[in-house]
Amino acid sequence: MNISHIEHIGIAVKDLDAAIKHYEEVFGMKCYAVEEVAEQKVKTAFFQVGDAKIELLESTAEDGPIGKFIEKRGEGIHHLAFAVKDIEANLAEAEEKGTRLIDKTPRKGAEGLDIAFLHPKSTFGVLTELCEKKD
Ligand SMILES: C[C@@H](C(=O)O)C(=O)SCCNC(=O)CCNC(=O)[C@H](O)C(C)(C)COP(=O)(O)OP(=O)(O)OC[C@H]1O[C@@H](n2cnc3c(N)ncnc32)[C@H](O)[C@@H]1OP(=O)(O)O
Ligand SMILES: [Co+2]
Repeated sequence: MNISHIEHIGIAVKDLDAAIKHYEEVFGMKCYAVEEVAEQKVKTAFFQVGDAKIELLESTAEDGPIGKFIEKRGEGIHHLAFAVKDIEANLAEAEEKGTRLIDKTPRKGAEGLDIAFLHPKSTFGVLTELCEKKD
């Protein structure tokens, strides 16, 4: 695979406004974007931290991935996202090497990135997202 850096860490929260307030007023970070990604049933808020970002995620539906996660496990770190070059080739290589894919082909995520998830049961309990910024 061809991973360049951590693109973001996704954190599931119940109340996006309260979480943004904490990141801004306590952590001193600036929320530079809030975006709804309807396909994932989430509303996101982004903070830049060096090369990486924090992605806060609030569910927009009880049956969405974040809604289900919070119900079962509570708030907390939900996924780790790596930036890659040629996401399709990375997915093919991961699958060929025995990794279970959630998405066989990329979908559109926040900030216009192409994204795809690997199943946490085949990545040591960490839901892993691959992201690529295509021009
Ligand atoms: C906006 C976008 C972006 O960045 O641009 C995003 O990030 S969207 C971020 C939100 N979207 C996504 O997460 C999409 C991909 N996620 C999914 O497809 C799903 O959430 C799955 C990860 C497949 C889990 O869904 P499922 O309905 O199977 O739930 P489940 O509760 O039965 O989970 C099956 C097993 O996986 C575990 N499991 C579930 N979610 C997990 C997570 N986030 N991290 C680690 N383990 C997790 C459960 O504890 C359970 O293990 P046990 O059986 O041992 O109890
Ligand atoms: Co994400």
